[in-house]
Amino acid sequence: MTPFFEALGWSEQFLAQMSDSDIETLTPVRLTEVRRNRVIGLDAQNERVDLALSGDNVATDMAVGDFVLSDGQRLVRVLSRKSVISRKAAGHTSQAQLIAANIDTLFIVTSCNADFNEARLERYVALAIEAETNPVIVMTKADMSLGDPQSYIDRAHAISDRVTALALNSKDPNDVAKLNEWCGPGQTVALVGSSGVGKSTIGRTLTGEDLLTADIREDDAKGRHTTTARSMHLMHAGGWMIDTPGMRELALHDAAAGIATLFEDITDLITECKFSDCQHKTEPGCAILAAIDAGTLSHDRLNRWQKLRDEDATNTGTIATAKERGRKFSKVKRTAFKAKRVRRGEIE
Ligand SMILES: Nc1nc2c(ncn2[C@@H]2O[C@H](COP(=O)(O)OP(=O)(O)OP(=O)(O)O)[C@@H](O)[C@H]2O)c(=O)[nH]1
Ligand SMILES: [Zn+2]
Repeated sequence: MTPFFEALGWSEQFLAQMSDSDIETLTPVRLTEVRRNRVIGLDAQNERVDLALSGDNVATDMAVGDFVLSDGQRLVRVLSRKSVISRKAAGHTSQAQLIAANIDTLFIVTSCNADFNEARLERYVALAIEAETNPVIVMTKADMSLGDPQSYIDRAHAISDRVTALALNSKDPNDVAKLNEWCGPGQTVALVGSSGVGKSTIGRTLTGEDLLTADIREDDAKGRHTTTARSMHLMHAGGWMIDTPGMRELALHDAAAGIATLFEDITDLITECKFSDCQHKTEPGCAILAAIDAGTLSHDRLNRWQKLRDEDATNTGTIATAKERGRKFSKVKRTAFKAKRVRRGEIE
């Protein structure tokens, strides 16, 4: 494959999904846009490719960032993803909407002031873990922080030991360069966080472009000018940034496995409660209540877990079929039991 395609994120993991005959007859493409009945992407030569969707291939099953195989005219299939970020679709439909695929690092942006909120950060971290991307918490406005920026870093680290956290002034390019270690060739990143925390400022510094206004004009089939927002941007460090409208409006849903992992200590304790349907309120033999009594689990943390879990259950209820829920639940249990066995030293 070409150096361009490797910088765009192509790797052995995707190549391994191509048979010998696929390699002879099909071309891999990374999607930069998904429309109703066609998709647009870049091939290994950095050529723009426009593919029709037909048969089983429907737009709702693809996301910006997907690697797909093309026969030159049509999309043949989507290669299995290393990560995917999705959200509950608007309205009462039962479909989760795919936001972006194959993101390596999710920059969760907040600021060293009033926007800083552990509960919100936990939601994003759970979502990143569920999506199988690496969460990095970026705290902006370090230059105008109400307190010591280090205290915010400490609070962010306390959320999970899977989290990397750093503080910076997004208006200072030298400071933003601290993010380069996640932005090199082959890496794909995205920014999430509330409005006004500095996502556009960081995006502009990393890519040299105004993300939301970086539109492309083109002629549609009838010769009219149309404008569409571009959603993949090359970064100075050599990797790519995905920025779609959906990314900016991301809310938490169906993050059961992520929540379980984030609160591993709690999901672990639950397996020791005497009753399998324990509500952890007044039941005898409740491992959660015992841990609170013993001071090894804080009320605060338990409350945050309960809130996040209830919220996730409400959101998920409208999406998942009973079958999917069963699958998710067993995944959660597997995660909890695996963590336990690792701790006991039974497995690595
Ligand atoms: N002093 C200082 N100002 C900052 C910093 N980060 C962002 N700002 C300012 O905060 C304002 C909002 O920043 P944006 O980058 O537009 O925030 P955003 O997250 O993209 O907001 P949306 O576009 O609404 O999603 C701008 O005026 C920035 O100049 C920082 O680290 N320090
Ligand atoms: Zn209990």
